[in-house]
Amino acid sequence: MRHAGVHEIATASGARMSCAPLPDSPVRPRREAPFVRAGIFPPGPALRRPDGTAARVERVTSTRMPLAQGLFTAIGYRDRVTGDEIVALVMGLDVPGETDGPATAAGAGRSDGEPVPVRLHSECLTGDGFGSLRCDCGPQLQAALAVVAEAGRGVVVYLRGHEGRGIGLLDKLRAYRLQDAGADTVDANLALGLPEDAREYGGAVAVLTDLGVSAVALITNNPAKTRALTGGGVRVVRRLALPAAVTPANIGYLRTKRDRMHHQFGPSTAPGPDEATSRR
Ligand SMILES: Nc1nc2c(ncn2[C@@H]2O[C@H](COP(=O)(O)OP(=O)(O)OP(=O)(O)O)[C@@H](O)[C@H]2O)c(=O)[nH]1
Ligand SMILES: [Zn+2]
Repeated sequence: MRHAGVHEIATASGARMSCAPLPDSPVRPRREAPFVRAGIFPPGPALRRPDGTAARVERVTSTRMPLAQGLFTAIGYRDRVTGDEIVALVMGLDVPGETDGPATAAGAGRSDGEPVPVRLHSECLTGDGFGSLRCDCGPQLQAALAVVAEAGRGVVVYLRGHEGRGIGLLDKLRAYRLQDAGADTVDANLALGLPEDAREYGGAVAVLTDLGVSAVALITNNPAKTRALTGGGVRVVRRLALPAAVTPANIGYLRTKRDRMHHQFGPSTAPGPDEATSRR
């Protein structure tokens, strides 16, 4: 029997379940990122000025960032379109305009023709900050920093506007509540009237362009990120797989990422033909 305010969700297994939303969480209409809604900036490649520099992000400041993995430079950006903050954690690159920081210290001037190890890391306060075991974001962030430190050069681009796959922190908590009642991570977003993945990578492409990075070894299991960079004009020479940090709390989440979001948990690869295009 259906009750007012109770809606049904089809789970990945095909079973149907009912979830009663909290009073403050009515099912809202599907939402798009504000800049897409306003028609200001379509998802996709970064805008470039006529002189070829990235126009979408503004480099605001930079500072030393000593981390457990090594000494990085944190370069802070503002995405002029979304207003989002983005931080590039850089090691060992010859970054235009950064002459005296550790960004250039380890491998400055090195031009061995090798692609730069790069991770685009979507903000996850619960995983990265609280150490939540519901997802694998925290271990992935630490592992990516270790890959860069081991290589002596690379970039982790930390994307603050991406929390909850772009739906924001509070809606992610709402989605978790639905998952507590049995929904998987995709159906929970959809049940809230939100996209399963609202992320857009134009700001990240603009940051890489600003850093002078045009060919990367991309640290990810998510083929959508490869497609986004390729579509934005950044060459993904290979993908570096991240080991899955499996816990009893996140095994269902990881299965859903593999089965419904097509994440690749296998070994590192060259991008496949379907990733060489910008379709999403
Ligand atoms: N809406 C929602 N977002 C989640 C959930 N679990 C993690 N996230 C967010 O998902 C984002 C990370 O996405 P993932 O799918 O784990 O990984 P990815 O970044 O796409 O791919 P990798 O590069 O392989 O790590 C972060 O912004 C998290 O906050 C969830 O259950 N619901
Ligand atoms: Zn997470």
